[in-house]
Amino acid sequence: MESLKVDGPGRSGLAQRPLTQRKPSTPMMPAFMTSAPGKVIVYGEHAVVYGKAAMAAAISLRSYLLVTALTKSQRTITLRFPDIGMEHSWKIDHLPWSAFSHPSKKKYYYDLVDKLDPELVEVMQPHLSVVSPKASPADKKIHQNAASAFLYLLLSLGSKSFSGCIYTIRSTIPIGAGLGSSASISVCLSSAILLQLRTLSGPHPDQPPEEAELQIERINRWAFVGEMCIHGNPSGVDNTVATCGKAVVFKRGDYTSAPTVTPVRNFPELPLLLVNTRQSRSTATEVAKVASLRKTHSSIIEPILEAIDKITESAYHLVSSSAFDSKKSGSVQKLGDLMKINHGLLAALGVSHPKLERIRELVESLDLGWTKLTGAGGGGSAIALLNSNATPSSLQGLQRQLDNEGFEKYQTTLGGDGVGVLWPAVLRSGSEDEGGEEIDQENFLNAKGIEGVEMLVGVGLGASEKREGWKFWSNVGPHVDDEGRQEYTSG
Ligand SMILES: Nc1ncnc2c1ncn2[C@@H]1O[C@H](COP(=O)(O)OP(=O)(O)O)[C@@H](O)[C@H]1O
Ligand SMILES: C[C@@](O)(CCOP(=O)(O)O)CC(=O)O
Repeated sequence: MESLKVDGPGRSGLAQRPLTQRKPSTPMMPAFMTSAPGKVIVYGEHAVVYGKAAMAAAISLRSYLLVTALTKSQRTITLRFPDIGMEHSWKIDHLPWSAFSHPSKKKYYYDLVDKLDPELVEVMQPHLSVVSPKASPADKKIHQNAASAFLYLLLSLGSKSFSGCIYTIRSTIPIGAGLGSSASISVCLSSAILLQLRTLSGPHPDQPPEEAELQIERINRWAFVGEMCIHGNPSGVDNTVATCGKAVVFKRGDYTSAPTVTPVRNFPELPLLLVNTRQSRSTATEVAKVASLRKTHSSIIEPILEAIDKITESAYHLVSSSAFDSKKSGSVQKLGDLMKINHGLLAALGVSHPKLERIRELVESLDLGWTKLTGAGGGGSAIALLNSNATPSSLQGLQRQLDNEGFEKYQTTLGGDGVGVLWPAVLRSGSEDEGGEEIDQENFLNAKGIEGVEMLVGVGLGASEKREGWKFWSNVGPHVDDEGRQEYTSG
């Protein structure tokens, strides 16, 4: 087992099977996991729609995917997605491989796919319509969206000889709250399938940064394909943050060309309170509201969008400067001020909501930090950057108020790791050599709530001492260009 420490199947691969498993009827590879974070937009939502910059950061709420190989004779692929109450199996030999592998359609792991092929989407339909046939129409849509992301990736990247597997996802990210849950699962799925096909090497400590960048880009490109299956027309910011981690500045000049994505790898890990209003909202409606206001009051709205652009730019320069120190209240104060101003401008654009204002009022009246809506607004979630008054006891007071008023609070850290791999799905704690703690289907499915999942898988709050084993491409090292900036252009 020693060489399994050499990170990922690209290096250790099938040859690393324990001796006891070398029988034809046993799984072809050890169980392994991938994980990716959710995101918050810290600055610049809505303005980003008009070509301005937005800064989005990874949060410590994450999705986790456990891939369990079946024996050679078990020719099925099973999705177990308990968070959305879905389970489905396909027979591998019945899937429409030939349509996807036709020379006019075939895509390879290194290809850039920037739109879904309508004919291939059509070919998948009979295999999606059998997913959760008895569920309500709303649930069926949720289930089939998630299944379509998986299936499009599998059929595009895999082949008929793909091994039987079970894909189990558990996520600590609330779904549909604007926190990038769909991008996070798309990144987990894309990285897992690319790993299974041995098209990724690493992450490993001696990996050259350029190689790690390339791997990250591949994962991100295919995660974007998964996002397109779930969302139709995503901007790409969510999957980029979920892949790269930390924070990114994202800008899309026009929709016909690739966005510019600048990783902010020195983004500080900041304590953040995330509050879900539980007020449902539609991103499309909020975006349309701003569009209409911009049309009617162009000379007023344009400067607001410009000002938001300046906020993102200032925040980027602030965290990139050598003087920035997240332990110093002055530095955090500046970031907080920018959040507060950004919220005010978003409210001026008409995308706040009484519930978002109530959360801001509560945090400000207790003097615990700076609050801003995140994402589309009109409901969804608010974020509060905490100041030094935010002690456990003062936060308890806030928690009571939020509970009483029906809000859902998550404590998270901004700027965490991007996509990660645990290969095999065994956590080693500290220096002991006795094989560590294996994560299997049963204990993964039975882990209770966010705490249970985080304690079991060893990434996230309260489990930092158990992270041994998880590896992250984004930690391999930043690629810095001639001007000292860390540049990255996504597909
Ligand atoms: N934990 C999960 N398990 C399975 N599917 C998920 C999970 N999280 C998200 N999804 C998929 O992503 C969709 C959520 O996307 P969306 O409504 O845009 O919310 P968000 O803003 O959180 O990304 C769900 O309908 C489902 O198809
Ligand atoms: C309002 C917007 O800037 C962000 C929407 O974020 P979300 O859907 O709430 O995660 C729209 C977009 O960038 O496509």
